Amino acid sequence: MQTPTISAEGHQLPTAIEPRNPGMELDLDWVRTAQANTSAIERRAKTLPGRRSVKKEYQAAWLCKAISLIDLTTLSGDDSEGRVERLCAKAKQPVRADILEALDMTGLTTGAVCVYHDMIESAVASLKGSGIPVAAVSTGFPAGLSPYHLRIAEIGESVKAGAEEIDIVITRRHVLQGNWQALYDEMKEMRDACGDAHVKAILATGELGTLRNVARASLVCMMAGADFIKTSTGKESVNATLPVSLVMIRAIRDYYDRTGHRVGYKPAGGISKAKDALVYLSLMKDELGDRWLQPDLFRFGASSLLNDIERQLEHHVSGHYSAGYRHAMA
Ligand SMILES: O=C[C@H](O)COP(=O)(O)O
Repeated sequence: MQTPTISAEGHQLPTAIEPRNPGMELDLDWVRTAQANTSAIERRAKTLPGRRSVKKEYQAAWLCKAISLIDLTTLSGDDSEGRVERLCAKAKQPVRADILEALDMTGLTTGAVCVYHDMIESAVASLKGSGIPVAAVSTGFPAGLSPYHLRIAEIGESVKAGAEEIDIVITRRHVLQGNWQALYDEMKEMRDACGDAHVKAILATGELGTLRNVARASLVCMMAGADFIKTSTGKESVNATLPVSLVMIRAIRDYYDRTGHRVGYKPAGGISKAKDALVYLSLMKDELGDRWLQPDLFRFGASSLLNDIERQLEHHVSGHYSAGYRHAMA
């Protein structure tokens, strides 16, 4: 891969802010005819990790790019204000200052911080003035099985508390029963409840049974106005995978081709290695192009990925810092 476009200001300087996805009427014919050729997708997914290597002199730049795209997450039952404050400090300065200086990356931040509703106020206070948005998981995360009116009310409460992005969970049952109208109506109401906040639809793909269901659920959520589609809560037994990602990314491409609206993608759950992050970035570049490598259209949902990236950058700066890097960033 060549050098990514990234500024010293991380996510804050770049570029376009994608308009909200207005959605469209539910097109049942399109949904019902959506396909996912499982064996072809699995074959292609297997080749991805080995297919594209990032040249050594560009690796640090790509890893910094990955940092700027992380929704730095804590979603634990024992979350506390103190833990969230530490997480936010990490989001504001994701890597040791001397490493950022050596890489000319002072000012780099993560894309967002992602927390439970109860932790929004702490996160908003800790991030004040940083420009880093708070994303909240709402709607009875992770199962999404609390009373419907409470799930809708939770979105309103999260927005009121200061969340600029809301990660909702869909009702898996609607997908498993092929009740696309119910899924569409739910997604649309949740999107409306978000007001100006951007909405990410968590499909919980590990619980949807088939890749075809993943393709169909992706389309329905986009038709109902999801600004992002996200793989997983991180709590399913299978979370983000490359086959699922291929299906969702291609659904995003189809939706863009048909409507002209760009929807973002967020793989989440179990992405903890820097080299895996690079595979996801090259997949996005291959399938959707550079525009989808900006924080308004791509995020990693991850709690521990940053630790591994930081380790790789330390290694890079201490032993493998290459003049080619500065050249690449010029
Ligand atoms: O949305 C984010 C996920 O819950 C994070 O999952 P992880 O802890 O496996 O990185």
